[in-house]
Amino acid sequence: MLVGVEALTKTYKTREGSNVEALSPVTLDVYRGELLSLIGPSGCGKSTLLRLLAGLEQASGGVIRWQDGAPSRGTDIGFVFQEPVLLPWLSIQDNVRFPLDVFGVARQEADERAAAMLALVGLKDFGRALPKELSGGMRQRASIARALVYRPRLVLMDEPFGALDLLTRDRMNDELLRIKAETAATIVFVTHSIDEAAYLSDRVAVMSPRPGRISAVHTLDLGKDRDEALKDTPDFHRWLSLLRRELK
Ligand SMILES: Nc1ncnc2c1ncn2[C@@H]1O[C@H](COP(=O)(O)OP(=O)(O)OP(=O)(O)O)[C@@H](O)[C@H]1O
Repeated sequence: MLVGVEALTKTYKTREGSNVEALSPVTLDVYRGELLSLIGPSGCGKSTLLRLLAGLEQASGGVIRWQDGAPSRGTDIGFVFQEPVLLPWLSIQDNVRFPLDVFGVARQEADERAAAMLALVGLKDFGRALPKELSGGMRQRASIARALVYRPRLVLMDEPFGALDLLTRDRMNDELLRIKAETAATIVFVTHSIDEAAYLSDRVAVMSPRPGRISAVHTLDLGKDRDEALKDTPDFHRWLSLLRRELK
């Protein structure tokens, strides 16, 4: 296990002063090297759970236990959002290097690590480009490279491919599987797409409507080596139907 969430709750105070219960007790373990997807209806607290794991938000109750001690928010957790967050005036290479600069990694090592990450995400030849010169999918690859450059203990992805067209999204899913295999990263992945969850995940946690709870956690027996052909198999379709039923 990498991190365990125990009876975590979150109640937001709105600006009018009323309470919104976003998470009712959530208990969930994240295992090393897995890709765990969170699926559930809109507003059930998926992003909230990610933000609590990232330390960007304080829980109202419950605990988060890290196996190897509390993480540093800056270096131990990588976050990829739906919209790529890149600094428009910096080159792609400098964007990826940015977290290393902030935390004082020596220039040459930072450059080498950024270049290696760009190669990993298939952007080797685009280090000198500006973000606006890249397509949406390429910008999202750059965001993934930046999230991974610190070799974080945990990578949190909040609908990272939700804004991409379907074809690009399929490609990015395959890229993510490859990157995961090469880096052994542990990833918690929020998606609205059941297909995406089934294709990418080692396990899928299904959340109920707000206030969110985990209603089921499934281990997907679809093997490690996944490619497009998997999507035509009866096993894959069995998982799609099961997950779809559970979301109703
Ligand atoms: N900062 C905030 N202040 C008040 N309420 C909030 C805040 N952030 C989230 N909420 C509320 O908490 C609930 C859960 O929100 P959250 O964004 O975690 O859901 P989600 O499952 O990620 O939704 P979606 O799938 O639509 O992105 C929602 O009802 C939302 O309105």
